[in-house]
Amino acid sequence: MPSPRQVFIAVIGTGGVGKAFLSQLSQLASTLSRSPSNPTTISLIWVSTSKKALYHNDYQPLSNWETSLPTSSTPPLPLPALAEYLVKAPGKVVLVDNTSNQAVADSYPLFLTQGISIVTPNKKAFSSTFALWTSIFSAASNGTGSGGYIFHESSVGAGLPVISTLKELVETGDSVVKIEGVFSGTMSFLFNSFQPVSGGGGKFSAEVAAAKAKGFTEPDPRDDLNGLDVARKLTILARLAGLPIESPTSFPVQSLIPKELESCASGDEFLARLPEFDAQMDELKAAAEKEGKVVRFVGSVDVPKGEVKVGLEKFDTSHPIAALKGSDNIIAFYTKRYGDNPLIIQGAGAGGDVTAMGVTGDLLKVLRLLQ
Ligand SMILES: NC(=O)C1=CN([C@@H]2O[C@H](COP(=O)(O)OP(=O)(O)OC[C@H]3O[C@@H](n4cnc5c(N)ncnc54)[C@H](OP(=O)(O)O)[C@@H]3O)[C@@H](O)[C@H]2O)C=CC1
Ligand SMILES: N[C@@H](CC=O)C(=O)O
Ligand code: NA
Repeated sequence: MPSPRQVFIAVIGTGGVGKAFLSQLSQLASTLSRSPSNPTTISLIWVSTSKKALYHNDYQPLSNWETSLPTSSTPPLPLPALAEYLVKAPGKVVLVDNTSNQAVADSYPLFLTQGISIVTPNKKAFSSTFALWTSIFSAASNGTGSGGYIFHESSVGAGLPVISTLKELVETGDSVVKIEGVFSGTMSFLFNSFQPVSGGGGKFSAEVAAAKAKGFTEPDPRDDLNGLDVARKLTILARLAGLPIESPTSFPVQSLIPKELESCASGDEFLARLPEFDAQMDELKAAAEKEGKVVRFVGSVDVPKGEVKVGLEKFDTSHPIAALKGSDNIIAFYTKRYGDNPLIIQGAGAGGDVTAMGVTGDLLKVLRLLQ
């Protein structure tokens, strides 16, 4: 058996996705160490949250991060110092960003140019300014640069193969005409439970609380309800399809945040006051019901027209979008090759385990490229 190569892993963020990723990583490490053709030793050398970090100056692998991190008194290094620490590791390094933090996303070019690869479900890197997008992909080896590799499958549709499919459509020369569907696990869960096709359904505010408890929402659920999370995903898909979308606020996005709650100081205050607006949402539901329809939160990208939009629409109860279950996303790619029958991807679009699967899958892609 050949002697094992060593790859170092640094993980930022140990929330719902981070925890699930770290659990998948330990399984993967055990499988890869036994690979007969290419044995690999995966060494976890950094784990951090916004307040605490675990690492050793001599790059010794961390053990029992789950018990050690809560009691650690070590604060995280500032991002440039983290890059400096990682770049001196005695082997290839992959940074796994499981946060939704903008500052971490803004630092990707710094890590990539120094040869550190990145895998992440963080949408902010790919859906903020077009300048950041360009700077990330001009630094990465799987862009036009010569730095580390970067993959972000779980930034759209969690673990569903949405980004890899769109990239392959484009790279194999198909023309993408339109992308449409349900892009939010939270919004899918909310409307499927609030207005199921079979009738009935819960109070809107109670379903929002349930979506948060299930780990579907962003850290602050207002980022889902204001439509920005879906707008970020459509920005990413539109850019991959060739549209230079400037930002997720450069096209129409419908917010479900009541005007009176726009000034809430925190997500918790917002959740506490949301029940005051259940009657408004019930009216919306009743109006759709009168037409024999249901309300769903959808989005679309029209590539030839360069148009992106996000918001509520009414659907016949027989429509596939109306019949979604749980946190399912449905994403339809209309392309020249597929004609009138779009390529459709459907399945759970949120949740720790399925999102982490996309991140772990991306890590495997990087490990293959780092041979
Ligand atoms: N949950 C889901 O279903 C999906 C999530 N995603 C994306 O995955 C990412 C993680 O989501 P999720 O796990 O649900 O979020 P959580 O809120 O559960 O976890 C976020 C983690 O990031 C840490 N963090 C936040 N800011 C920083 C920082 N500046 N430096 C270091 N650590 C930081 C938090 O630490 P602390 O506790 O100290 O703040 C926490 O450990 C997000 O980008 C989200 O959009 C994508 C698809 C689906
Ligand atoms: N909050 C997001 C998480 C995945 O991107 C969603 O609900 O879809
Ligand atoms: Na995905």
